Amino acid sequence: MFRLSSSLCPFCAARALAPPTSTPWQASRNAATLQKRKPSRMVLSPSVKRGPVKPSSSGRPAQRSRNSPWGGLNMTVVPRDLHSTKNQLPAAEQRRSNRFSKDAGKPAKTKEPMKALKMQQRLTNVSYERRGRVKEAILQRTSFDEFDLLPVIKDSIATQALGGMVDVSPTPVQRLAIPALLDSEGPRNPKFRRKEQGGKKEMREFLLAAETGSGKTLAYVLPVIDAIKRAEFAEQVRDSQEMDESRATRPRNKLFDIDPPTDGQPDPSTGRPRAIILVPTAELVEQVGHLVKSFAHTVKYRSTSISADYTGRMIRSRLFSAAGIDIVVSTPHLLSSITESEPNILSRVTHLVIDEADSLLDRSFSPITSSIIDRATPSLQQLILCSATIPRSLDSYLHKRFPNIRRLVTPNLHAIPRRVQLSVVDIDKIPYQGNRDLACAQVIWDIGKEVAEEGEEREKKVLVFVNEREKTTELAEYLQKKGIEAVALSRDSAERKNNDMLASFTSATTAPSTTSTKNLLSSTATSTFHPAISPADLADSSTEPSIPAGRTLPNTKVLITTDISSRGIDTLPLRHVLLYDVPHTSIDFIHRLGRVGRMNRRGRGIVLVGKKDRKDVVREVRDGMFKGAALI
Ligand SMILES: Nc1ncnc2c1ncn2[C@@H]1O[C@H](COP(=O)(O)OP(=O)(O)OP(=O)(O)O)[C@@H](O)[C@H]1O
Repeated sequence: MFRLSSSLCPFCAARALAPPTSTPWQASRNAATLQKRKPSRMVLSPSVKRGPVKPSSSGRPAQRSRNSPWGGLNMTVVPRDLHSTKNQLPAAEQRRSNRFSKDAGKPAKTKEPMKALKMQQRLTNVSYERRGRVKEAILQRTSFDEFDLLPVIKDSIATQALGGMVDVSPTPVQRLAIPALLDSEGPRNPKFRRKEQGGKKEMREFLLAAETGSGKTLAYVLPVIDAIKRAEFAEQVRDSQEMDESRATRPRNKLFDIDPPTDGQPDPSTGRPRAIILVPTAELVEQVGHLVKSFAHTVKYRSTSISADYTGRMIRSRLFSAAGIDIVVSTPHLLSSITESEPNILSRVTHLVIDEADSLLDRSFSPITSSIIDRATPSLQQLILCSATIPRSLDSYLHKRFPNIRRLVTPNLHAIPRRVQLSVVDIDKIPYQGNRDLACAQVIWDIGKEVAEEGEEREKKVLVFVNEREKTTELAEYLQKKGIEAVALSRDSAERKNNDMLASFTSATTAPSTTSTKNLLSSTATSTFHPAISPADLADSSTEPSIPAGRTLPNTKVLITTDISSRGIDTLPLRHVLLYDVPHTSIDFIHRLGRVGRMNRRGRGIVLVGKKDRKDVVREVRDGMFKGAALI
């Protein structure tokens, strides 16, 4: 630092030059000399980093607040929290700065976002730049009328699929996927233009990835139905042309011969569908099968669903009906076992959909699903994978097997909607003292006692997720003893009973709100949920449990289940999900909490946390949800 020597300071110099006793003429001569020199009047403080001189109560000079407008001025040491700036300093400067630092010698502490989740590293990262681009693109498409769907299909969307909803508009995943699957983007985007090889259209692969409850099913069902109908029309035209040609070429003397009768002959499509939709569970077969069938009434095609819920005879009669079949919904295990004895079942398939691809292509399902893909490939035109998450395992599978797959990913993938609120209950606190069952019962009683909000269903429903399937029945029995109407649903439960139980939790009878899809487009579309019991109340377990002895909780139904119900089941009217166990991964968090907050509805998740649970993971999930950020 440059300091002026006292001899150069004009004031000191004046004092030094002036004799102790000066005569008036001497004084005027000195003044003239000073005027002649006239150096700068500016003086630099010798201690630039010193704060205001006023001492603090401790007696030490008070430091200038870093938050004041001048907080960053005249600093001689780089602040410790400016890591990025510090890292850019030359090494010598960094050493000097470290020497002055209070934590000298200790490793620098950084608050890394989602550190615990990062350690799990289950989900594939999708850049925010890419998400932004997609968001821009889909904003332009606001109506189903803009899609190149057959008019009869467009007319059936509201009546057949959306319970007569008025003012329907496509959701983000539908805006993104429908034009791509319809091939109507081909001419505009040469990269994805479809090629033909030897008269057969080249197979194209798609990955549809969008958040839970965002309408993925309709996003693939509509283009598949459209393709089936167009193929049927094309076949009819071809048949009539062939007939005309054969009549034209028929010898003159056989002009009036009648064609052989075809009555009683099975339809050529018998047991050979054009499209197959695979889902992981029998419950999902019912749900997706129901949607596909509802379109069949107006669009006119033949569809069926088969699962382990049906007897062998029923499955055979559904698949091999003489009227023929166009679309089949099934589980991979069942379809795979049928192909062993009936290999022709895959011989005409042009469209294969793998719904819940994160499950169907995971380690346990993958061999069976992949073998079905292999067998169907010769006739396939489109392979559509659909998923609410892209786990790393799926990502690397796709890179290896389908490097050219077109990924249609929505901007909010991997984010749990902000309209879902997550509360945490510490089961180790009084009065539960580690009793998870008791905490669970108390939370359900609290939910049951809440006054129903306006527009909310009178009967409260709570979906409870446990990690182990043995726990479902055990917990159901415990809750029943506490006066709660609880049933267990797992692979061990009788199949027909499962569907009946689930029916009251699903959307079969409920139409979504008309404003829903518009709000889905805005990432900040959050409505604040004011629960009757706040998260703080739930977390505050200093009060006694208020479960009245011998009383039953009215108007509340509880379903205790495992991941069997976390994939794809459309629990649209549901408001409450209770996570009895902390899920193992962020993928499970997304699927389980994804049963609420569907189609822009509000919802609440409550997670029970004990001392052996990963509280850091729960905290990060909660933070991520609060910020509306994608989980890692
Ligand atoms: N365009 C739309 N407008 C309003 N509601 C819609 C629309 N499309 C679908 N829905 C409704 O949204 C709900 C959720 O749809 P769907 O089950 O397809 O979601 P999803 O994305 O497959 O969820 P998950 O990831 O859990 O499988 C359904 O009740 C469906 O009827």
